[in-house]
Amino acid sequence: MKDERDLSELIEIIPDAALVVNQQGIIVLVNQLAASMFQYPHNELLGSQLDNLLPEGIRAQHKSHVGQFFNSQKNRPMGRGFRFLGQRKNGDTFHVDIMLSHVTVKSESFAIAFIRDASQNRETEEKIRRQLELERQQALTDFLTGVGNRRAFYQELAADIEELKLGHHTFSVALIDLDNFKRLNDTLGHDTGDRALQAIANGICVATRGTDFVARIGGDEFASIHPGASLEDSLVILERAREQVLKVSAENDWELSVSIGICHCADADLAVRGECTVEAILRVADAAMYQGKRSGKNQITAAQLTL
Ligand SMILES: Nc1nc2c(ncn2[C@@H]2O[C@H](COP(=O)(O)OP(=O)(O)OP(=O)(O)O)[C@@H](O)[C@H]2O)c(=O)[nH]1
Repeated sequence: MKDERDLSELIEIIPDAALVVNQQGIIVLVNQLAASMFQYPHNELLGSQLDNLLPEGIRAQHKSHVGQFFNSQKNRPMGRGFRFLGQRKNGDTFHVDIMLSHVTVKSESFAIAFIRDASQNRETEEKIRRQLELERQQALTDFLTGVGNRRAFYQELAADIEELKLGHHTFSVALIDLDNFKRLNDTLGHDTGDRALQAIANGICVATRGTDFVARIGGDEFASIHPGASLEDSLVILERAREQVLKVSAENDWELSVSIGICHCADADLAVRGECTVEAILRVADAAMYQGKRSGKNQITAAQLTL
């Protein structure tokens, strides 16, 4: 590079918006693409402060970035350099990717910035992020009732076991199995059965606390986790759930009830020793639930996970 004129010719032929600033942050060269991107007349940008192209809130931070850049010998490649907001003449802001390189003209140091409008990238990234989040949610949701599915339940329970290991909180797990659901399906049809499952899922959610987790883990089997709850707390919550099911059933003449088996997990040592597992908890809750079925259904049976 012989002089400033060569540089000015070069930045006009490159396909990116580009500008050259001195160490005081004054724009000493700018190409037409940059002027168009920021919607300034070309001659208005020339000699003006670079700050004008940034929203006020990030100017101070940007000044320090520029200082750091001049103090280092490193260039910043596109996409791994700065990514922030640019500001057009009318005050509109937009996302930009910036690549920075050092240039020396007649022994004076300048920075040459190549700028790309990243709004489109941002929108695409945001769309992909939302889509992934939606798919993640769907993968953890029971499509019929909208509560968590079996996979979500296993994940939640594994996380609660970890919390118990750390001594953060105890919790209860309940298996909530519908009584006589087959009869309802057989007499009123599968669609009514589906509607009943939805109404019962909703009833269980109404009865539980915001911090509890509800899932459908089988055809007519629900499960709930009650973090931080004592066994007495869980009994109160699940009695509310049992009554909600009876209420919804009575309103619709479904003749349904639930048998609930609770496994209370309060022993951090068991968890640390690896004996408080998802499978062990479900075994205990399942045994308690079936004990209730055998004793006439429509009841809650509790057990502790012990050795
Ligand atoms: N409508 C509907 N029915 C389902 C679904 N999944 C499973 N089922 C039905 O749920 C019923 C479960 O039958 P059982 O396990 O014998 O349950 P139950 O009649 O409640 O028996 P007990 O638990 O002993 O009271 C079967 O009739 C299944 O076809 C579903 O998604 N929708």
